[in-house]
Amino acid sequence: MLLNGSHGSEQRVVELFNYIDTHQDEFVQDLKDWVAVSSDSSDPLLREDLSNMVEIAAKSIRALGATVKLVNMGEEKLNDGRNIPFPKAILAELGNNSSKATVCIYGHVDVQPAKKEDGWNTDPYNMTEINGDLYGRGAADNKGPVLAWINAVKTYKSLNQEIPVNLKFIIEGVEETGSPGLEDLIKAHASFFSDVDYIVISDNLWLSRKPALTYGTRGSAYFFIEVEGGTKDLHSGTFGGIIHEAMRDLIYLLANLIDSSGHILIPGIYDDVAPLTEEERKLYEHIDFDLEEHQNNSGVNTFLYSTKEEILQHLWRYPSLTIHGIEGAFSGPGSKTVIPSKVIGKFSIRQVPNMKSSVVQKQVTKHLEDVFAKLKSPNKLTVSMIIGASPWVADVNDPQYAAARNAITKVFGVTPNMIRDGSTIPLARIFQDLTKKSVMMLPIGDADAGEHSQNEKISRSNYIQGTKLFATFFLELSKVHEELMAKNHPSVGN
Ligand SMILES: Cn1cncc1C[C@H](NC(=O)CCN)C(=O)O
Ligand SMILES: [Zn+2]
Ligand SMILES: [Zn+2]
Repeated sequence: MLLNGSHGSEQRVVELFNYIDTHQDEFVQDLKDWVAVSSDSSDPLLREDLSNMVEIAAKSIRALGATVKLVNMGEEKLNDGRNIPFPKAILAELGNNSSKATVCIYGHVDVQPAKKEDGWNTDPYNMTEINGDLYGRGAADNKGPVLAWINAVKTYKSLNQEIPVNLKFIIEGVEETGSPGLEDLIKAHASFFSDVDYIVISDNLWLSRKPALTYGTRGSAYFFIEVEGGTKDLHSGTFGGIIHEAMRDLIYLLANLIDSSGHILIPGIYDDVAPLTEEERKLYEHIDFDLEEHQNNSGVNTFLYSTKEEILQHLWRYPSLTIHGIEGAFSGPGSKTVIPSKVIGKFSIRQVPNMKSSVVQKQVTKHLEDVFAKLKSPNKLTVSMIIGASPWVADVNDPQYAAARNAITKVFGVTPNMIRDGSTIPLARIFQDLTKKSVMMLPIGDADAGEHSQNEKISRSNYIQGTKLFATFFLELSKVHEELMAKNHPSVGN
């Protein structure tokens, strides 16, 4: 029998916080155990550990007393024609009290690749605490936040305190490859999501030391440029000088995507970008952002822009184009003298409102075909968009933003830094479009978390205070929801 709020809510919060503080080493050990699983989703043929990670997460959520289902996310078609099933996703629910708000927590347990020799100071899969920071791949993105949600629920259960909201979880294992199959999954399980009132995501970073609340992300249109010159690799002595080399064509194409000032060269790419209004421009003044600190965190010594406004606008509300790599080209140590027969250039465009993936795909394809035509090359060009994730922007007047603001103030004693994020969380826009429900991002990642980079970390403070934030958010959301219900259904209220 759960004590249902036998103390005032203040007393409950004190109990929750004390429990979280006294059990923080357990929570840190849990994160170390999760980080130890190299759940890298980038190579479809190396996802053994990833499936294991999904099972471990399912077990942890089941231990909360939740009903847990592992559901299919479809298959990945490989270049060689094989179809590999994506790792399953977790759909879980805990509580279905019709008088309570139902909040669905999204997260992912897959990670980006990481090898010690990439330049890590510690073993990326052996989480190491140094000066209060917990270093390991996935510590911030996204295993720390997912565990912080689980810790928050575990705290209520351990204290026999009633959880103030109904909970649902959707945890996937392929977010770092752009969440393929997620849209179909949400459509296939529409009934699971039909009674969800709020979606909350914690897969982002603060922008400074000030706790943040995120109301927008950029999308991602990810492209492969394939240039095929022949049926096999050739000796550059025996054949070099008499053939049109695929690599040379590809480098020329890549060089025509973006100029040195960061301007994207694809005709029409800026046409649909929402114009900057005076109202939006004013928002940037209040944002807590230390340009120098951000530069130090980045490890580069100059940015393309020199003011806070320009930098934030070009991270959040203007598109960017990044060239990521070339598959099929020689990149190992030593000096192999081969002419690669087929090379695949990979780049992505971070899309912003009101760009559309379908329009960007046409613009990119036409541009590359026009540039390629100038080369008069006999090689074969194939342009494909393998991810088309849309940008997402929320209405900060959504009720759950008020709840999150209250929770941040309660835990950190400050009002939140209202920010957007330059990265992409495909679920946000998919869920917003499919269900028309409120989506919010409540980050606990440190500004210098180094997600996707060497030496990724989450500070013990952000991980533990973040657990308190999530526990408090449940309470604050239940209050906001109750007020909302009373306002919309006065008879129910009294
Ligand atoms: C879109 N896409 C393509 N490959 C990976 C992604 C998602 C990835 N998302 C995040 O990292 C969320 C922030 N932690 C990104 O934005 O690169
Ligand atoms: Zn990530
Ligand atoms: Zn992430």
